[in-house]
Amino acid sequence: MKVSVIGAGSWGTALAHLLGTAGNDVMLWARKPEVCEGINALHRNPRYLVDSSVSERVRASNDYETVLRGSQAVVIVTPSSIMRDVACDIRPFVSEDTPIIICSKGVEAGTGLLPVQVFEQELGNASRLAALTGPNHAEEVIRGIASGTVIASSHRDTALFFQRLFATDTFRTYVSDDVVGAEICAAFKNVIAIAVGASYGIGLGDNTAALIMTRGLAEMSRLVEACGGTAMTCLGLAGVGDLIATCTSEHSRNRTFGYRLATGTTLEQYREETHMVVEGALACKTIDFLAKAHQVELPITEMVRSVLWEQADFHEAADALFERSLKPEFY
Ligand SMILES: NC(=O)C1=CN([C@@H]2O[C@H](COP(=O)(O)OP(=O)(O)OC[C@H]3O[C@@H](n4cnc5c(N)ncnc54)[C@H](O)[C@@H]3O)[C@@H](O)[C@H]2O)C=CC1
Ligand SMILES: O=C(CO)COP(=O)(O)O
Repeated sequence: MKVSVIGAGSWGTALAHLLGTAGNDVMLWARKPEVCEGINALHRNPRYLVDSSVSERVRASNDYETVLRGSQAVVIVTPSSIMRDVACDIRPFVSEDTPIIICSKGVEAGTGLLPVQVFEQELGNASRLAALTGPNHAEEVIRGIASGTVIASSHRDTALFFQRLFATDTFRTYVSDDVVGAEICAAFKNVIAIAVGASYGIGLGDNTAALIMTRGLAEMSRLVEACGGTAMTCLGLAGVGDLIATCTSEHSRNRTFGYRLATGTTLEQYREETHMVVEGALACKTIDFLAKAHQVELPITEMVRSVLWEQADFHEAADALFERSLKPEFY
């Protein structure tokens, strides 16, 4: 099958490799010419996952028409902040019924829309749209380390199509019809990972990390339900699975960024150093927006937002969480 992968950061590169090793002809869209050259000439991405070789079935180009012409499936793996631009850019080259799966994790600024909702607005035909999310660090997937993921679509045939497309003997795919739940979990866990990383950064312990992860999961499920998703999704790979991976893994940029933030590094400095997207930094604002629209209280998310975007003091913000009124665990 000819598959187009849009975005050649870590995750796009790993997914292109996965699809190539499964026997597909993969066209990878990369923004930078040196990335195209590296993939085509040396089967390596010179900017991301530089130590891993990429399947020879992956070819790269910076031209959307070349990448998308004759494509039987489109995989979107760009940062969530440019979701709408990407949808508009690919629109002229994608037919009305080509299946599209979105693997980016975030919520659109200003609208509170989830990635699949943005694509539906720009490209129509929601039945061919899906989201892929789970505990999947690119560094491990490209090395064939056993991993699992969720493919969510409102249309069962679309979910099953992508389930088969991505499944390999080391990458296990599950389907779900809860697109809203899966995409909120995906964006949310990055915010909680920043909080966990920051708590380690100011010298707190594993008890604290477990507290933040568990209460973060409670926040996540409140928002999922308020937005029309299913709370059970939060207990699956998209929710607790990805939360564990992101809050505990050495590969996690959100967790690492949280640690570095608490120890004096700014977001700009971290981005400049790594060239990597830290989705949780934006998501703490966009999720807060969504929560206010649905009148859902998210104290940890609010704390991350105020520290990151309003220069609140992290110690004071953390203390404020302990000063909240005492209440039952589930309410
Ligand atoms: N890295 C991972 O292990 C995973 C990442 N994701 C998600 O996948 C999405 C992409 O993340 P990564 O591949 O990790 O990114 P990355 O941080 O490795 O690289 C960023 C990518 O975005 C591109 N980019 C940045 N600004 C751009 C712009 N204005 N226009 C076009 N391209 C632009 C860069 O050229 C680069 O290809 C994110 O939403 C992330 O949350 C999801 C699962 C795993
Ligand atoms: O979403 C991801 C892994 O599932 C990537 O985000 P982190 O690098 O913060 O873990």
